[in-house]
Order: sequence, then C-alpha cells, then structure tokens
Amino acid sequence: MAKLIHLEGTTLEGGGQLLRIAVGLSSLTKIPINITNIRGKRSGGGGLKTQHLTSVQWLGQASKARLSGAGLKSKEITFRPNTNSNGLQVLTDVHIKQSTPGSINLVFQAILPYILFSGSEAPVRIKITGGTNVSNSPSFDYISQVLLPVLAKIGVPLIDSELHTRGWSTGGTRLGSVTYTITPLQAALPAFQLIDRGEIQSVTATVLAPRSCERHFREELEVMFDKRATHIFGSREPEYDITFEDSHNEKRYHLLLVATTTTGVKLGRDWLYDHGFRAGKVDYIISSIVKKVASDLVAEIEHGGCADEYLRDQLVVFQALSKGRSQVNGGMKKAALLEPSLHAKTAQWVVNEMLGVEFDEGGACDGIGLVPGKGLAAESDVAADEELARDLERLNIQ
Ligand SMILES: Nc1ncnc2c1ncn2[C@@H]1O[C@H](COP(=O)(O)OP(=O)(O)OP(=O)(O)O)[C@@H](O)[C@H]1O
Repeated sequence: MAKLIHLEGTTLEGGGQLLRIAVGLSSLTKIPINITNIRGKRSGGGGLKTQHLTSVQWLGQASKARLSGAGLKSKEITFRPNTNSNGLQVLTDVHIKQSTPGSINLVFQAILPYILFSGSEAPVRIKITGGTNVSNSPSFDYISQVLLPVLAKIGVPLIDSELHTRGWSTGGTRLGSVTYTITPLQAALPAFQLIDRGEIQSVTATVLAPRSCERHFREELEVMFDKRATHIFGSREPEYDITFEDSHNEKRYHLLLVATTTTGVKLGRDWLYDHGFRAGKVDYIISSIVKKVASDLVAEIEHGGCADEYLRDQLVVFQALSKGRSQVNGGMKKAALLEPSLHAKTAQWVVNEMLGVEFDEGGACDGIGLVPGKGLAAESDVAADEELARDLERLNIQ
C-alpha cells in the first residue's frame, strides 16, 4: 500500500485546481492523499464548493475510494483509493448533475485524466450539467476550440464536444449542459513536444451577446483586426472569422479569440462580462470587451510560446503522465523565459509531491508513463510479486 501523501491546500495558488489535480491523480495511481486547508487562499473561508465536491465524490465512487471529510465547505479530506480492486472501473455513459451553475469545465478538468487513463475500451460519453460560461474557469468555447484540439495534437484521441444548453455563472436560473465523448487511451501517452510555435495563420472570434449587439460587435472586431493586423498576423495576410450566438440575456457578453498557427498551435483568450450597466453604456461595454481580449491575445502571441497562460497549467498533468520527456514552450518575455503562472506552478508542485515529476525552467519534465487501467500502487504490487517469485525460485521453493 502506497504511503499517504499530505498536501497543504494553501500552497502557491491555494485554490480548487490543487485539489482537482491531486484527487484526479490519486484516483488514477491509487496513491492515498490527505489535503488540508482546501482552497485556503480563497476569500470567504475556502473549503469545497459544489463544483469541487461533485468532482471529488465522482472520482471517489469511480475509484472505489474511502473518502472522509467531503462535504460542502469542508476544508480537509482524505482520499484512499481501493488498491484491492483489479484495475480501474470500466465506464460507459456518465451523467454528472450539478444543481447550481458551477463550472462544467472544471468538473471536466478534474475527471478527464481518470477517464482517459481508465483503460476502458469503449468510448465514454459524459454529460455534465452546470455552467458553460463561468468567470475564472475555461468556457465551453475555450475547451472545444483550444484544449481539445491541442490534446489531439499531443496524441490524445480526439474528444468530441456537444453543447446542449448554455448556463451562465451568476443570476441565471437555467443550467447548461454539455456532452463530451472521450476515447480512452489503450497504451501510455507518448511524450510530446510543443516547441515550435510557427506563424499566426488565422484567428476565430466567437461572440455571445444579445442579438441586438451583433452588428456593433462585428464592426468593433473588424476595426480591431485592421488596427492590430501587424501585431497579430505579422507580415501575413489577415485571415479571420467571426461567429455570433445570441446569449438571450441583456447582461451576458462573452468574447473568445483563438489564434491558430501554421504548426497547429492554439492560443486563446476570452472575457465574460456578466454585470449590469447603465442605459446607454452598451457601446462602451462592447468596445472595452473587444479591446481587452485583443490586448490579451496579442500578449500571448508576442511571447512566442506554444500555450497560452491557461493551457500551460492545464497541460501539466498530461506531461506528468506521459511516457518520456515532454516539453511545452511557454514563451519569452524581455529576453528571458516567461515564468509559468501561479496556477501552472501549483500544478507542477502537485505532480512533484505525488509522482516525483520535476519540471525544468524550459517547461520540460520526465513523465511517469502511466499505463492505462493500472494504478501505480497496483504496478508496484505486480513488481513485488515478481520479485518474490524470483526469490522463491532462487531458493528452490515452489
Ligand atoms: N479564461 C479562462 N480560460 C481558460 N481557462 C481558464 C480561464 N480562467 C481560468 N481558467 C482555468 O481554470 C482553472 C482555475 O483554477 P482555480 O484553482 O482558480 O479554480 P477554482 O476551482 O474555481 O478555484 P477557486 O474558486 O478556488 O479559485 C485553471 O486551470 C485555469 O487555467
């Protein structure tokens, strides 16, 4: 039985991501963990919110873990996956229902490694209910346009995403729902290299706003692409596309810009504006949203790396589980390597504490090469059995 690993929840970013990665890895590798001061750096006292609790409980059930302390607002949990069960649970159709608009995609982020490495042979359809566009979390649009294509580029079988309904973070009564269809890996994920950024080939703008704003949004975006053409496209001819969806809500505005490069890299930035504003201010709000998201995208383009700030932390767990040396070029700033965000450093800290995987400054690490369907503890049990059999043979004992 592997040793219990303690993780202090206030470390670095000290938010929900530390918990999600740790519990996801524990359920996969069967390494038991104890987390204290969960979300200890968040205002309002920290502890588990619905979205975190949903993920922990689902992973607990899937890996037949002994779970203690899990409840709304709880600040300490102990998660002990069942090392006696043979392999991981085989999954087919999964429905995870949240009763609040907690981020669907943070639940997805928590359980994706488990499903991918579960060893299940058939595709797994997973439907999640909650919020599709929630501040400080990946939107449905970011997941389907950035994360999933990049995962496919690094060797994960293409994950299909289907949006049923939108659900907004605050004030909305309607919950959103999404189905992801995942084809689990049948062998270890080979090491991958995201090093060569290439040139920016095209940009897609996805706008969600009240229908009455469509013309204005399109005009603002066209002016922005014209003004910033050199910053975005360099010497290439600007190539962009704008799609518009009615948000059916006077207070919901979301813009995502995704740049695709000649080497298939995706860089995304977005902003969700979901506050009220005074009458007559809508034009100002639209132009502020376009300016802000465009500036953020230009900064991502200028660092020359192969992952935007968010993707960089979301790829850490896949680097750590892959087989061999994987690298993600995070870009340069002022002639030095661009530091990972606090979220990325936190993800790197968790994989180091649990798996002993170390990242260098260039964003590279030696992954453990996890074999789908087998926890680490199970693998070491097999190795121990084999060693015992060799000893018995040497001593001539049958
Ligand atoms: N605009 C965005 N686009 C894509 N991903 C995002 C965006 N904003 C945040 N993320 C991702 O969402 C995750 C947020 O983790 P974090 O620990 O802050 O979340 P949380 O569970 O909501 O916790 P807390 O409430 O404790 O902040 C990170 O993986 C981050 O990269």
